[in-house]
Order: sequence, then C-alpha cells, then structure tokens
Amino acid sequence: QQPAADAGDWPTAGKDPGLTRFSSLAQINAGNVAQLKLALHFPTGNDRGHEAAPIIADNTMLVVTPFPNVVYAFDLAKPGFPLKWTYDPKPERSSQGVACCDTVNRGGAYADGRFFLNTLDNNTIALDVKTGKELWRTKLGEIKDGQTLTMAPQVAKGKVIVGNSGGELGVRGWLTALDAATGRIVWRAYATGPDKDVLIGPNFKPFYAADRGTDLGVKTWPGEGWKIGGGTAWGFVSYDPEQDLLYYGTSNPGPWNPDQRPGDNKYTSGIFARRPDTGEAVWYYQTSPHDLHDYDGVNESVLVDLDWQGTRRKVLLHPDRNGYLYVMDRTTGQVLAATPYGYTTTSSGVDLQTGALRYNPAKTPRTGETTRSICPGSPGAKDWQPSAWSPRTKLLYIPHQNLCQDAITYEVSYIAGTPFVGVDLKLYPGPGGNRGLFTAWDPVNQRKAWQIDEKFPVWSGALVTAGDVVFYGTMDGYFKAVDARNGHLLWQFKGESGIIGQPVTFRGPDGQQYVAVLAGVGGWAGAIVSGGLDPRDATAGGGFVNAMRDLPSATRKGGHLYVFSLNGAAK
Ligand SMILES: O=C(O)c1cc(C(=O)O)c2c(n1)C(=O)C(=O)c1cc(C(=O)O)[nH]c1-2
Repeated sequence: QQPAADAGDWPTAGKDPGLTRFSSLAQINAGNVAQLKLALHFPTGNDRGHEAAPIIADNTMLVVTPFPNVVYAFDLAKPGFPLKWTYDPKPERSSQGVACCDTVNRGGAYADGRFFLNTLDNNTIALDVKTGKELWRTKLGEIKDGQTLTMAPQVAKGKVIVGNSGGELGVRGWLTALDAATGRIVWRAYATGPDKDVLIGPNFKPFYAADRGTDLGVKTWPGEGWKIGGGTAWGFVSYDPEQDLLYYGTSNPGPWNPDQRPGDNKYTSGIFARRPDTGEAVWYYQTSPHDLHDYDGVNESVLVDLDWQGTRRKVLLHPDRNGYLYVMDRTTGQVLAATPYGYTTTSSGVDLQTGALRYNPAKTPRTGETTRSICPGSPGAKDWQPSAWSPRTKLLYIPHQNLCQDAITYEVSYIAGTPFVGVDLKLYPGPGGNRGLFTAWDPVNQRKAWQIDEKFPVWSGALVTAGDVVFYGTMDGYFKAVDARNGHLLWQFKGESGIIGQPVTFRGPDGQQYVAVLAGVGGWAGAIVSGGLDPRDATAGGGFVNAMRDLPSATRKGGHLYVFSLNGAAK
C-alpha cells in the first residue's frame, strides 16, 4: 500500500509498513517464471526451523538463522553474492529450553544503514550494515521467567518495535519501542494489568462497548491472574504513517485451561492500535474474548485501502487463528466483515453490532474432560505464516492449515519458566484430509477466489509481485510459483528441506530480479523433524506430532538459503 523507498529492496519482513509483501518488480512474470534458475545456494549449517525473511538493503542481503541467531550478510554488488561479514550474537543457551515452538527467528529489519535483530535470549541488537559491527544491544526480558524473542522487529519513526514470546509459560506480554539510534527503551506497553501499564489513557476509544472500561486488564481476571496471563506480541507489527498508528495482535491468555481464568482476560487475543511515539493505545478489539482454544490474536494485519460498498475505506485485513477473515476500519477498530476462511466448529460467526465472537458452547473445554472435534485446532485456521496482498488482483494470498483437535483439559499450577497450559492436544487433519491450504481471498466480496490443497500445513509466508506471480513453500520442500489470478502452478523447485521461511524478491545492482527463500523445516508444525520428536507420542510437540507422523519420511532437517533469477548466478 505505502510504496517502499526503493522498490528493488526488501527492508523489513513485510516489505512495506503495511505488510503487503507485494513487490512492484515485474521482470519475472507469469509468462517466464518457469525459466527460473538457481543463482545462489548457501547451507546455513543450522538444523532448526528457518522462518526468517531475507532482508535486502544497501546492496546487501541479511539473513538471521534460528538460535544461535547468526547473521549472514551477502554482498549483492559482487558476482556470486559472496559473504561480506557474519555476526554471532552468542545468545545464552538456556533460552532454547523455554522457547515454545522450536527455536525460530522471523528475521531482522533495516533502517538508515542499520540492521536490527532479536535474539532468542531477549536481546535486541543493532548492527552496522557496512561492517557487521555491533552498535548497541539492549536486554528486554528474562529467560528464567520463560521469555524469549522470535518476532521480526518493525521500524517506525526512528523506533524499533519489539514484542515478547512466552504465552505458553505464563509470561506477561508486552510491546516495546527502542530508540533506533541508541537502543534506549522509549516505552513498554503491557497487554494485562492496570491502565497505566497497558498505556491506556484518555485517548483510548475502542469501537465496541465490550472493550471499554477502566483497568479491564485487571478486572477481567480472577485475583492476580493478569500477572501471569500471557498476551505476548510475537507476531508482525504493521504501521500506517498517515494514521500514525501501529497495529499488532496479542497472544493467548495463560493458562490455556479456561476454567482457571474466568472473565474476558483483557487485553489478550485481540488487536491493538497504538501511537509509535508514546505507545498510547488508541483502540483495541478482542477477536477471541476469554480465548478457549489458544487462538491468539497475533496474526498479521495487512493495511490496504478498499472500495467498500460504495466508499473508499482504510481497512486492515486480519486472517485470525479463530477462522475468520476480519475486514476492519483501521481508523476506528470497527469490524466491517468477519467471514470464515477455514472450517470452524468452535463458533457460529461474529456479531457485527457488538463485535462478539459467538462461541459454540458444545466445544468449551472443561477441567477433567475431553473435548473433541475442535476446528480449527489451536494453531488456528492460520498461524504466524504471513499472507500477501496484491493491489493488482485485489486478493489476499493466505498460506494456512486445515487441522482439528481433541483436547484434554486439567488444572495446572504456575511455576516460572515452565509450561503453563493445562491442556493436552491431539491434532489431526480437518475435512478433506489435506492439512494445508493456500487461499486467494477476495475481501470485498468476502469469498475465495481460488484455493490450492496441500498435503502438509502451508507454514511458509507468501509473496506476490507485479508480474502476477505468487510464491510460497511447502513443508515437504517445494518452492512454488503460481499464477496470482487463478492459482495455476507455473514452476516449482525441490529444496533440501521443508520450507517455512518468508520468500522475498529484489532487484540486484546488476538490474536483475531475484527471488530468495530459506528452507529448513521446523517451527511448531515441523518440530517432529527439527526437534527429532517421537511419533509414537501423539501429544508430543503440543499435539502437533500426531498430525505430522509422515513428515520425517517426506523431508529432512537443515537450513538452506536459495536465490533464483531468470539468468541463474549473479554476474
Ligand atoms: O504465546 C506465545 O508467546 C507464542 C510464541 C510463539 C513463538 O514465539 O514462536 C508461538 C506461539 N505462541 C504459538 O501459539 C504458535 O502457534 C506458534 C507457532 C510458532 C512457529 O514458529 O511455528 N511459534 C509460535
């Protein structure tokens, strides 16, 4: 939506502040993409899930690995893209023990000659892109409390925006802004607790009555439950310079067992709009009040302008884990539409008058009981894997999954730095049996334009270009290019490991268009391979192992950077 400074670069994970993941480059198009050739293959030597978006700026490609979060900088101005420098942040090893879902990292962000990254052990670091020299490092949290950092930072108005992880360990969630020049913490906004901690003041104007009130971050919890109540901010953050608002989602409340936390559990599992200068909250909308199934609210909000029922509206598109594709007025937080884009048994719709999600009472987990056919399961209709928007086709390209689950719920005690869940899951394929879907969604007409079935969950990001080509990867290792208009497969490449990374495209100094993606299976969905989990234990890996028993025979672990172009290797 907002044009990037240089269309040939890819400065932040979402490409532009609105997270469209759309590139205006069109050298590679639907007619010639079948001729793509490998231009660079770089094994990272790291066996964990590779979720990062390569970042392109200053003729440099910057890649962050999973723990130990090594940064590789490639010189795009030289033939063959040789390494320019590497940087090892040497994070504390114990951080691996508290990461919920593999030891992933979703990549860094570039601004003004600097590269910003988060390490699993809770540091945000700034590097000089020319030299790889560390400029500053700020510690933001404690491993012993169960905190980690996995998200890709955003940069807005000279600030680096970072959110924590640890919603499965009773971590109290926050979003923090650091001064990009010095690393000083400018503000921190908690998701739970009194208004002063949540940075709620006189300018907080939620659209729906259910989200209005004083100190709801305390009053919607039993006792002091808000102190260990989750609401982390581990997803992508979007920024609208015109509205001067940041948008991001908060994670699930802790523990998962809903009987232990009666109330709405504000401000978890919802979307915040905040001012980047002060962190002050402007609106909030709770997608899943009193979240019953770990649906979170962290999925990306893509900022687009739409012709909506006769008027031009500034909206955000938010494909939530709870199964609904929300079209919201991003200036007010009003829900204009909430349409299921996956199979759902846990609710029967969203009331557009009150904003309330209509839960199906038959699917409410109760302590001591087993609840069956919870659809979507806890990873939701879509997890963290980000969608892409094309202003040409006016479609949102959503990589996602089709999974249901049975859940056994029990009482859990809080012990700092250990799982605070109280639910054992067993995930399995949803209707049709295919575990993955790639959906092109038309938000104006609130329907699918086309859809591709995939065997495994589609756990990679999506990329769309002005050449009307959409790219995504599969967990069994295919990197695919499909026609943005109809989903027809145009090209595919089989990589050495399953793909859960975020594909990007850029123009090299030689004028050629390149496409880059990381392979390296893992994350929550691929933990059976990257973590070597035992397929006989159905509840292993948070219950995901049960749905992925055939993944180890379809791919193997290992990180690889692949770069493609029409003419092959960079000259
Ligand atoms: O609540 C949290 O703090 C938190 C953190 C993370 C993470 O940091 O990776 C995930 C989740 N929750 C989560 O619910 C989830 O489904 C998930 C999947 C993945 C992944 O990388 O595959 N991470 C996470």
